Amino acid sequence: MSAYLEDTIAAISTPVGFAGIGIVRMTGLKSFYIIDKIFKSKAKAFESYEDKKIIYGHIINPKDGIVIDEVLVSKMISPNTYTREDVVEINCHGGIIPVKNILNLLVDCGARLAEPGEFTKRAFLNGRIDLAQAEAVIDIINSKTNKSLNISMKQLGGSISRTISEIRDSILEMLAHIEASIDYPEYDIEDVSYDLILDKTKSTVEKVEQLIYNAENGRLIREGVNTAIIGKPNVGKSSLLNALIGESRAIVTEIAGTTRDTIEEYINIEGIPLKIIDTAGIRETENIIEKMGIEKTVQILEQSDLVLLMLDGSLELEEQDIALLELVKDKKAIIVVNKADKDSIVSVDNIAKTYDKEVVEISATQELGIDILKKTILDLISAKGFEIESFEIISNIRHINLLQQSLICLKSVINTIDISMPLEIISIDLKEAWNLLGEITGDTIHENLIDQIFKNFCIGK
Ligand SMILES: Nc1nc2c(c(=O)[nH]1)N(C=O)[C@@H](CNc1ccc(C(=O)N[C@@H](CCC(=O)O)C(=O)O)cc1)CN2
Ligand SMILES: Nc1nc2c(ncn2[C@@H]2O[C@H](COP(=O)(O)OP(=O)(O)OP(=O)(O)O)[C@@H](O)[C@H]2O)c(=O)[nH]1
Ligand SMILES: [Mg+2]
Repeated sequence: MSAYLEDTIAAISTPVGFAGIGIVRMTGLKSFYIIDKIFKSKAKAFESYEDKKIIYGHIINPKDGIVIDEVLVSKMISPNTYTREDVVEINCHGGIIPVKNILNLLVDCGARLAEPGEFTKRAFLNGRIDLAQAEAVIDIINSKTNKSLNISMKQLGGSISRTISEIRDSILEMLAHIEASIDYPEYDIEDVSYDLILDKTKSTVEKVEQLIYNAENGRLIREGVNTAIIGKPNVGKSSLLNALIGESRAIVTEIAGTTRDTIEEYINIEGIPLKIIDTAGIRETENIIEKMGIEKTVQILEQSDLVLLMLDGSLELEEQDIALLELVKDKKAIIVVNKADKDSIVSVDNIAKTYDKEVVEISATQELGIDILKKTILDLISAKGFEIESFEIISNIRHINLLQQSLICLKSVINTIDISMPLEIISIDLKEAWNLLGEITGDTIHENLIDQIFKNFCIGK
């Protein structure tokens, strides 16, 4: 055990503020020794209580005998605990003072303040969970919709590790095979080896590619689809934002150039979070403030996953409309023709044909066509009917990067076989892919990186 794990650590695990109860948590070798000094229950010594018992009593400052709080204390005996160490949880009164006083007392009695994520880090270092499971814990805390929570819960159960282990095992088999043919060249198994390894690598590439593909959906579900509403001034962009979120968030006027800065709102379409960004109308302009808004729109366009390009259906298309249609040509975009409550001038069919994009007619102010627009959005981001139960969804950006790097190595294996390089060369790439995938689960990872990962947790987790 590292010296680091020998410390007994403590932290407040609930939000500090106006609340019914607060929990101060402690883990480590000295947990029971420390709690015994400050906790008084009916006659019994702390040591005599059984595992997973909650005990009523008082926290008392041993220096002056002053009662600090009336509490319930949970006792959890190593190794069947969250951290695999002895754990004590003090359920005290909520608010700021009781929890802080108790934490201070624990520190006075020999505990050290826990760093962010240190409890979960211990669960990992002591082998209860792997790294991907530990990272799922933080994703659970950060989840914004039930769908993203479901993904993280599945990962907490070890789904990533099972998927990745399978892939790593098949890579390991290939490595063993190569080793054997290098060690016993007299068996002349090289030709067989090339075919076998080529087949196996190809199927591994497919699996990794599938995971990366699913991950894209995972990211959208977790972080939300960045959706920008763009269009010439006065077409009704802010009105659409309001219609989508169902309230008057953005200022709407008949004056072109009303929206000067961008406005962001989250909406939820069948569990998929959309971050909708209302932008300033785009046109050639002399007005400097407006111009800044427009530059921002172009930037936003670059960062968006989806664009809603809005046209005013009651007016002839202008040069600026055409320019915008050209601008979104290579983007995931829906053309929204607004003001359908008025006589229509713009030909929807023509636009659909010319620009090869979905075109939806709506009236933002009359709230016509909004449901069809939502359905079109879901179809386009191909997230509708996306059954997360039937896929392994890797959503963590660190994991996705590692998958992508390992994919490069695996593809290089195929390339190496194509040009008939010796087997030794192949095994270098295979080994690298195996190592990279191991970093996802924490099997092959450096200590610095582990520290980095747990720093993103909150204190007390
Ligand atoms: N009060 C409290 N609530 C909490 C937590 C906690 O630590 N304390 N958790 C913290 O995130 C979550 C629950 N997660 C937990 C996961 C594993 C174990 C645990 O003790 N596992 C042991 C024993 C299992 C058993 O008895 O069957 C083990 O796996 O060996 C505890 C909590 C959410 N709620
Ligand atoms: N008849 C009709 N008028 C609409 C509709 N949608 C918006 N309008 C009107 O069009 C005008 C401009 O609407 P906004 O939502 O402010 O337009 P915008 O695109 O955000 O404009 P800027 O922020 O100036 O770029 C307002 O007077 C709205 O009431 C619609 O569906 N039908
Ligand atoms: Mg506006």
